[in-house]
Amino acid sequence: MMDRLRIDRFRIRPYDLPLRRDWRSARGGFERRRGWLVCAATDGAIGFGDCAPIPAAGTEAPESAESALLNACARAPGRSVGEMLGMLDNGYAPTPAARFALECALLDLLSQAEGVPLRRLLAHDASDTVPVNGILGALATLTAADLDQAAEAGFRVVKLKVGVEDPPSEIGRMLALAPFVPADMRLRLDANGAWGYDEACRILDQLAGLPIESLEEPLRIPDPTRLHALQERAGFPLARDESLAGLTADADLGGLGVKRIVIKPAVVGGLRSALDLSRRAATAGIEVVVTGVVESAAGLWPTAQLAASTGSALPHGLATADWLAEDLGVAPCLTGAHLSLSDRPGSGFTPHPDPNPE
Ligand SMILES: O=C(O)CCC(=O)C1=CC=C[C@@H](O)[C@@H]1C(=O)O
Ligand SMILES: [Mg+2]
Repeated sequence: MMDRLRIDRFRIRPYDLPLRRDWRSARGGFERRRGWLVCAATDGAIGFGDCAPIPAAGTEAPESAESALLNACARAPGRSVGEMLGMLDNGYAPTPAARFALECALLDLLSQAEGVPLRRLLAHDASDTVPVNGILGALATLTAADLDQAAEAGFRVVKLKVGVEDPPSEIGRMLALAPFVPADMRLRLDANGAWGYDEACRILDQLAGLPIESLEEPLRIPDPTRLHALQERAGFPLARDESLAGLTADADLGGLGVKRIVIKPAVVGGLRSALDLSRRAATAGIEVVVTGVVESAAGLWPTAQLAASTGSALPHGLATADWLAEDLGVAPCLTGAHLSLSDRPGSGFTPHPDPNPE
């Protein structure tokens, strides 16, 4: 099938979407998300992908992504979906966010042609719903009312950015908020590499006993030996996320030093690489969480399809649509703390009409 699907037109459309409120983290923040909607058309169908580079999260710079996408605009027309996927496998478009976007557009086309939702192309036993965590932003802005609201919405795991203020202030805030965390809720912390090792040890010791679900990227220098020592000290999984950028396909996952990895397909270079990594992690006894990069619905849909295909029942980091004040299309439907994926063939993404058609 994929060798018969010929790409007639291939184009990219830049986008620039405002957020409802600023995104803050120890690696800086942003108020808008910029990227490119990738559209690959065959005779009768269009496949979509989203390229929204975010170097702080481990992708290439936007300039590199754009040049890879422009190259694809020149090379894709006239080639088959199978040929393009083969080119990606052989090192074409080596930068991860561009590669992810191109692959999404191709797999969207392929799954539409096969008449199956994208997740079933990735794994025949993929689930139809994806558990997700709530995202409450930086600890500094969090109130007890935010926790209640998230609990009412159905979230049992909520993510907080830490490492944004100095450790004593954040420890003070955590201890003050702890009594207001609903009994069945746990906190997923993300320090985005803010701390030195000794500092991280002190912080973990002071937070002992709090309802913490996990902690992403505690260390400025993600040295596996130190991460392992910290993991032994923590009463919850530590996770590696942006420090996985550049991980090779044959890397020993047992040597990462942590119990969990966060897989962003725009960082690891596509849905198939991400799925392969998740399977290798499962074999190595490492937990997997799939997250996006706060991109448009065009990227969120295929990333949710990927999460559904991994078999990981942990809440995934995909409840980001609400952070955007505008979007390119309708995002996957969030019901309580689950995304419900439709049975429609393809990724599920349909764009709103182009405000500036050619
Ligand atoms: O994990 C989530 O719930 C949402 C995604 C998310 O937190 C991130 C996306 C993009 C950049 C980062 O600041 C951040 C992360 O580090 O995990
Ligand atoms: Mg993270």
